[in-house]
Order: sequence, then C-alpha cells, then structure tokens
Amino acid sequence: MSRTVVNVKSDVQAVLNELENKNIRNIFFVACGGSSAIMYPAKYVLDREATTLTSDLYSSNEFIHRNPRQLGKESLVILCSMSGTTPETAEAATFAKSKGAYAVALTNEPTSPLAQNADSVIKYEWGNDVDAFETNLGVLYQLVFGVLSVVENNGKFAKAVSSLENLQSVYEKALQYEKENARKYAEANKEEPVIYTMASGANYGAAYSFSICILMEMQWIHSHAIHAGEYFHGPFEIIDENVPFMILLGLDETRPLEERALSFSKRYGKKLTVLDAKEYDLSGIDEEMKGYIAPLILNRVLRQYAEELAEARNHPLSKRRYMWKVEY
Ligand SMILES: N[C@@H]1[C@@H](O)[C@H](O)[C@@H](COP(=O)(O)O)O[C@@H]1O
Repeated sequence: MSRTVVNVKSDVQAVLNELENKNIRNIFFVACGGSSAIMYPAKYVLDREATTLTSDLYSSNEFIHRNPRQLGKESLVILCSMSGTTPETAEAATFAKSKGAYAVALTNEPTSPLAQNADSVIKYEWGNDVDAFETNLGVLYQLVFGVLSVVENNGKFAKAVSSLENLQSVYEKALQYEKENARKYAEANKEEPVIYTMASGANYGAAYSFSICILMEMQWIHSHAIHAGEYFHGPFEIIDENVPFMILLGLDETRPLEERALSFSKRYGKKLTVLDAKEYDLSGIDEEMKGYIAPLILNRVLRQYAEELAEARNHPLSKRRYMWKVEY
C-alpha cells in the first residue's frame, strides 16, 4: 500500500471514530462546481442505501443563505474543495459548525482555509497519475459507505473499499478502450459552438461536470447538462441532425431513463456520442457496487475526451478569462 493510500484510510477512519459518539441523522453535501459534481453519486448512494439518514446537496453559498432548518447537532456536513480556498465553501464550514453540526472537509490542501474551518480533514490526491482510491470521488465513497456502516450497520463498506482498490485497473482498461474514440470525438466536435450532455441517477454529476467545468469553464463552449428524465419536458425540442449530444449510460437503477433518452435522440439526432459503462471491463468491482462505480469510470473517461478536445481546439484546459483573474 502506498503512503497516500494509508493516509486516506487513516483520515477516513479518524472521522468514522468521531461519528461513533454522535447521533447523526442527516447529511449535507456542500461544495461548488467540480467539487459539487462529485457529490451527486454520493447522494445517490445514500438515497439507495440509507434507511433513516436523510441527505441533500447544496452549492456552498446557497447552503449558507438557505440555512436549512434541520441543520444542527445531528448533522454531518461534508464539504469539498480541491484548493480549499473557495471562499463560500470555507465559509460554509464555519457556518455548519456555528449550528452545532460536524463538518468534514475533503481537500487536496490540508492547511487551507476550508481545512482550518472544519472539524476534520481528509486529504485526497489529484491528477491523472494518482490511484483512483485516493481521488476526491474515491475518498468520498469511502466516507459515505463508512458513515452508513457506523450509523446504520450497512454491510457494504468492505465491498466498497475493495471495489475502489481495484478501480485503477478498470480506469486503465476503459481509457485504452476509449482512446481512439476520444481522438475521433475531438476531431468531429472541435468546431462545435454548443455541446449538450445528458445522464440520470448516479451519473448526472459526471454530465454536469463535463458541461459546466470542461465545456463552459475550460473550453468556452456553450453547454447544458440535461437530466435524461427532464429531456422529454423541454430540451428534446432542440435536437436535430446538427446538435451534438454527449449521452452517458450508467449501470444504476435509472439506466432505463438514459436508454429512453438515447433511443429518442437516435431517431432525430446524428451527432451523438455515447459513453456506455456496459462496454467496460469491470473486473474487480463487486456486483452490488457496479451501479455506484460506473459514474467514476465515466468521469475518468470524460477527462480523456476533454484532454483530446482541448488539444484539437488548441485551447488548454487551464485557460481562463475570469476565474481567479478578476473580482467575482
Ligand atoms: N472546475 C472547477 C471549478 O468548478 C471550481 O469553481 C474551481 C474551484 O474549486 P475548488 O473549490 O474545488 O478548489 O475549481 C475548478 O476549476
């Protein structure tokens, strides 16, 4: 086991030990942008697994201003910020603590303002070279299944951990499988002014992050992440042969929504890119975890698509005009 994997495990365990002595009844996921997107699958896990715990997901500043009535001593607030410097997320930790809640920060920067404001910190690693187990998504799942185990005796913690330990090799096979597709996608889409994304259930966060972080923030391409269930209640009027869609198919219980949206899109659209988790080799992932793990794989593959697109468009993923540059 690498040193960073050992650290992640002990950070998660330290939080779980703290929770043993508390009476947690509700969980609030709080973050912004890409860090918020990673929380959608965690919320899906809680909806599917929790028998008494309730959970909800908030953009950090909305969390503070909406001030949910149930936030209090029986709340666990899970905050995430890679830099730990996003002001509204750091402030949300202080706000949560002021209400008596227990605030856990997930960050790549354990000395950051967010980390300092929280009760506990779990450090995650970031970048293409780190193991899936120690990324933000990997760490958040360990925490969520750990909380389910401590608070509700849910028995899936060990299955989640072993599946996450095997995830890196699944990523590598999926990236290899999609390599040429990603390159072709970039060539075919490099001049497109707008690209929509679509998914449901555990996978919606991956579509959301590709839309707002990759296409809008990092490529300045118009986009919107459409929920596959909502597609038929407005957005489907937009599809025709000229409108590009990135459609995700996961393995969770909402897959029929994604399949329905795809089959309609195939009737009227031509520029469809489909990432289907069914096509990937998921050896090492526990059967009961596959639906939960699929968005992590789709998210990793989407990063490969993003890198190819940035290359083909000669627009680096690091390029910004406002973020971190002007007042906002
Ligand atoms: N794509 C994300 C943004 O959505 C986010 O606003 C920013 C700060 O995020 P964090 O709070 O995780 O440091 O980082 C990335 O660029």
